[in-house]
Amino acid sequence: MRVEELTRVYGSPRQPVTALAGVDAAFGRGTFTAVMGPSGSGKSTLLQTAAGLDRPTSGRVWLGETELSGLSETALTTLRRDRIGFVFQAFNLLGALTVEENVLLPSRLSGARPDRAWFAEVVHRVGLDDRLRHRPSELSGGQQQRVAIARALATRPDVIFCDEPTGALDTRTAADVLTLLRALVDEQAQTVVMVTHDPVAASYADRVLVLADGHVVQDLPQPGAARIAEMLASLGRRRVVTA
Ligand SMILES: Nc1ncnc2c1ncn2[C@@H]1O[C@H](COP(=O)(O)OP(=O)(O)OP(=O)(O)O)[C@@H](O)[C@H]1O
Repeated sequence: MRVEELTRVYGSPRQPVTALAGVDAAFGRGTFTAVMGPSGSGKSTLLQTAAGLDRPTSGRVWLGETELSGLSETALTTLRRDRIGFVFQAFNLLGALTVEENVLLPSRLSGARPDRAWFAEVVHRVGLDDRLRHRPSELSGGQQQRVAIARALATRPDVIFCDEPTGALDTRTAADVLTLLRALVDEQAQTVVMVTHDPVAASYADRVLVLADGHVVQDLPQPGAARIAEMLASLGRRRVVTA
């Protein structure tokens, strides 16, 4: 997946807010990228536009050979459903459905016959084999997040976008979720792009892309949690100095 000159301007022409200001980035197959940066730097907007949930003001998004801005709404919806997975902090599970029904929902909506072997593998990987008949309200926050991850994986998407997937979780459950994402990248060559504020979470990634004011200001290969924390602190200082 790659984005070219991606720009997203919100608001009115009189009071424009530039959330992304010409971002270029590539996310190769089988890589795990953490997207970091101060609040309001454009992280969620990058995820939303790259994932085809929001249209950029200008610029292009490529998923393999397909350029998203050239697609009709219907084609974009189909591409999102079949090739892209999402995990958000609010798990967005349907309370009336069981865990199994929630995980299988995207496959059912696509009209495809669910791949039962892959479903079994996915729920096993997220450790939910014994929770399939439960409803989301009967699960812990970490378990609900794992259901959301299983749902994102059930259709075997090319890319999984995660926005603060561990923000609501305790340290141990967060570590489980991050270990799972790492394993998906290493073992299944999934591509993961994850927004996080947490240097420890980001240290699971192969690379940290840092945004500030809608621009990519750093692109660091495997920096480690200490270096990430240092870099975020210096970014904070620079913003104070330039403010
Ligand atoms: N729907 C919207 N309408 C107007 N402005 C918006 C909208 N969504 C985002 N923005 C603005 O765009 C900028 C980038 O927002 P974005 O949510 O991408 O930042 P972020 O880095 O994800 O922030 P945070 O870490 O606080 O979640 C901010 O200035 C925000 O106020």
